[in-house]
Amino acid sequence: MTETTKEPVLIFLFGATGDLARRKLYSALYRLYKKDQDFAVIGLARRAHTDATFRDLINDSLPSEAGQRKHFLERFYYRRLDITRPESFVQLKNFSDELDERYQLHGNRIFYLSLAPAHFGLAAKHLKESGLATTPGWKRLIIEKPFGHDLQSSKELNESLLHAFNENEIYRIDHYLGKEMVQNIEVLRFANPIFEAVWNRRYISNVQITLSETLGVGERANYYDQTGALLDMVQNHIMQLLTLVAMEPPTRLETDDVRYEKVKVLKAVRPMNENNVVEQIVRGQYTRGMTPERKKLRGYLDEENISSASDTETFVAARFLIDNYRWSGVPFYVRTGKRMAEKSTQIVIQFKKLPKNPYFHNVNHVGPNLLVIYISPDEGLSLKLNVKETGETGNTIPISMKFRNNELAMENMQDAYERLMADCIKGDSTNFTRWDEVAYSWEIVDSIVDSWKKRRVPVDYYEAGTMGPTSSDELLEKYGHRWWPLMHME
Ligand SMILES: NC(=O)C1=CN([C@@H]2O[C@H](COP(=O)(O)OP(=O)(O)OC[C@H]3O[C@@H](n4cnc5c(N)ncnc54)[C@H](OP(=O)(O)O)[C@@H]3O)[C@@H](O)[C@H]2O)C=CC1
Ligand SMILES: O=C1O[C@H](COP(=O)(O)O)[C@@H](O)[C@H](O)[C@H]1O
Repeated sequence: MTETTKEPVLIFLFGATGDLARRKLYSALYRLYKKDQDFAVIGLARRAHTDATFRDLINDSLPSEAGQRKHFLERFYYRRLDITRPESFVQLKNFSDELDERYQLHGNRIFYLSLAPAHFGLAAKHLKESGLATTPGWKRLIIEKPFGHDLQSSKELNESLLHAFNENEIYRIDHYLGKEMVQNIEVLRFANPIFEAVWNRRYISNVQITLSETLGVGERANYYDQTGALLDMVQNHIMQLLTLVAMEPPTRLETDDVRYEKVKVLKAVRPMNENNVVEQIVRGQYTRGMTPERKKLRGYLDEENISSASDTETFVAARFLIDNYRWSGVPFYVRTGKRMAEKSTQIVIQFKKLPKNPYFHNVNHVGPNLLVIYISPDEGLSLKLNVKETGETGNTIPISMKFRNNELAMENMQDAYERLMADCIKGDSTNFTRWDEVAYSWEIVDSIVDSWKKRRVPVDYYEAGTMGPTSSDELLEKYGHRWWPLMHME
């Protein structure tokens, strides 16, 4: 971690007309502006816009309650640029120097690549060759996911970025790392001795990580059909959550100390092979189904721009083992999918049962202690315990101790992209992924893809609006476990 001053910055937003920019980035910038962050933005993409029409587009992307927009919007400029044409970059040089001067931005520059991954390497090359990345202030590159499509392509991409930027100038974004409750995992674990003492294989039976979505592929069908749930969600977000739950306490909270501990976990995740992949991982694809409100949902193969023979998985459930001293033998069950019953991200830590409970005659019904970390949409924690039922029944009843994050300090609440952009401006890359984290995650995912190919593992179908194929439940049942139903803070 570094200093917390709000240095002024010129942001080059590549992909300024795209879905991510419109849905997430402009509102994040608006919140930064409201917190006195000083910046100017050059929006870049191929389609025609004037500064005025670009500002209209941003205006339409802001939440309706956003006030004081005029001054905010005046900081946005638009220039047409085609990544494939080096001259578009050269033409930007004078204009960006002029904005630097006009707003006294000290030559600090962020290049945010909100572009299709195929453009990342070329954009970095042209940034260097045009001189845009040669600046009297600092320069930082924010790069969206996916970072390659396997280990080899990610290495090639990384090498191409390193021609223009140093590793400490590259901010590989994983927006899950910007979520409030994800950032709370380390604090929960390392600031509370009652958890750290039992956070190991002696006391924990299994860990369950769920990232379920109700949305289908929407307008991203082309991207999604070539990618699938394993690469879209497991390689990055799920692997990051798993490392945060499993990592050793870092000796300090410096960026590299934290990242070093995360890498150690990834190195210890047992790779899959063609002999175990079928037992350990489920691939699923949604068929037509219903929402809880009985609205009809299309099957994946009927979605627009999806080939009718597509074998892409829209669901993955997996059992990962971490071969280290702390976690040996503790399964980390993960699942993610599109068109599931509910949008929810949560982590359940299930503790082991007591060997014997002499006090209560309903001992068989005493449930395990569960620590639930609610990441979204609820934000908070709950700890499920057993207590005595009032009166003389001799029974236990389950209770839940809760902490709800949303109720606290609402005015300080930040969204993931806002928090990560603020971190980048501060020069704090702790919550971005270092190259070796990405590489080890790809090693794990490559082992799965290769094994799937060798075994020709088909998809198991599940009805849209459910929690995945039955094989996902069977995966846990084989090992004496079951998925906990999605929990809520109510
Ligand atoms: N959307 C999402 O929810 C998420 C997206 N991401 C990642 O963010 C990145 C952007 O995604 P998203 O916004 O959805 O993509 P879109 O396809 O919606 O937007 C792509 C943007 O790139 C521009 N563009 C395309 N080709 C060129 C080119 N040759 N030269 C210059 N600009 C070009 C497009 O504008 P124009 O056509 O005018 O050139 C558009 O502004 C991707 O890496 C994606 O994986 C990550 C997490 C979630
Ligand atoms: O990175 C991605 O994440 C979103 C889900 O993010 P969330 O913050 O809404 O949970 C997912 O829809 C998308 O496919 C994927 O690319």
